[in-house]
Amino acid sequence: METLRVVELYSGIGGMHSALKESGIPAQVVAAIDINTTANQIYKHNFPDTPLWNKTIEGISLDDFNKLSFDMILMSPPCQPFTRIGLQGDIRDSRTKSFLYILDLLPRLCKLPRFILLENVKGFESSSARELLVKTLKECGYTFKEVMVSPTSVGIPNSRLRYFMIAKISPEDFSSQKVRLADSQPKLTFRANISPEPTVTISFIKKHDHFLYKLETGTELQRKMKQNSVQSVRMVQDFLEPQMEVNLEHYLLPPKTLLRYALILDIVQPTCRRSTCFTKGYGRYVEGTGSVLQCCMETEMQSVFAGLDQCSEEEKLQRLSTLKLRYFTPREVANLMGFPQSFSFPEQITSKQQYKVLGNSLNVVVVSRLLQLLVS
Ligand SMILES: C[S@@+](CC[C@H](N)C(=O)[O-])C[C@H]1O[C@@H](n2cnc3c(N)ncnc32)[C@H](O)[C@@H]1O
Repeated sequence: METLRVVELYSGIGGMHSALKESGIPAQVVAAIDINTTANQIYKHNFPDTPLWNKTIEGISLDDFNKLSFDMILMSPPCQPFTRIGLQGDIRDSRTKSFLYILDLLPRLCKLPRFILLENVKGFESSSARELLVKTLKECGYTFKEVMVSPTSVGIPNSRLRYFMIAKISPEDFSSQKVRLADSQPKLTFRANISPEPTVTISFIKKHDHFLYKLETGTELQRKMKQNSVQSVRMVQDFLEPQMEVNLEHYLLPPKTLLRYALILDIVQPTCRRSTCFTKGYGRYVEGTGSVLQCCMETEMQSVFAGLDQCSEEEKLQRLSTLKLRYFTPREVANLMGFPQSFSFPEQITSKQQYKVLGNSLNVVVVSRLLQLLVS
């Protein structure tokens, strides 16, 4: 197969580029485009030979795109217009402008790229932006497939359910083909339908004026236990740094966080086969930003949490501290997101920045499998 010329739009830290390398497809990224200076420093550090354009996509002319004469587009447009938590501004949100520009540009290119892969959050599948994407692809003669995939589908103990569109110009219609992975791992099937995740109802209990505690429901607990029993998913411990190398002082949860958020933390042990999605606020905010790791396994969770609300602050802290709860390090988050060991951060990038850019990125293994499927 000839070397594909690839354009990586919204390149961030290069999750797509890493996935392309991982896929083994002969390819060269001829331009990576992003406006985030921190992400761009990290991209440059990891892919020094790739032309990186620090420009807005909508500021690049049709002519400049034509000059790249590319065969593939990889892109993760900004997801805020489509997230459940956001305002769901969709195509009315100014952050969708660059994506609409790409859709407008695509039919006018001298040469249509043979392959397109797009990643976005859950919520995109029901957006007007997706409708416009489908319309444009159909008009240009692409055949395409849409899937919702989480890394657990490829054996990684991390939830990150994302929407993917893979499209190609091809005489055969691959839209009805089953999305199936075949490799050395047990055969795993993607969730090829776009169905909603089970809804979990969580109860809020206001204990003190300024403390908001959230309790886990039976449904939630059952879901976690079920996730932990899926043998095709590896254990969290396979993705951890050697414990001696982790500066505990830096990553242990501070007393204030323990006292305030103990009951809403998603705690995982090294032998778990699950962890929640790491978002850009990980390490700064606690609620819904990603799991924390229990380092001391001698302590029973039950003995810490039973009757905790009856304890004095001092006693609470004393009990909670025995679990030795810590944040996953950025390297461990990168591992759970499938980044190769060769991927690294420049020295000047702080942990906070590392969590932030990783939270915006994607699962490399998932994308590399989808690329293989797309190009095969
Ligand atoms: C969801 S992130 C993509 C992350 C990337 N796939 C990665 O692996 O890190 C979206 C990226 O789009 C960039 N971006 C947003 N609007 C842009 C625009 N108009 N032109 C160029 N880049 C833009 C942001 O700076 C951000 O890095």
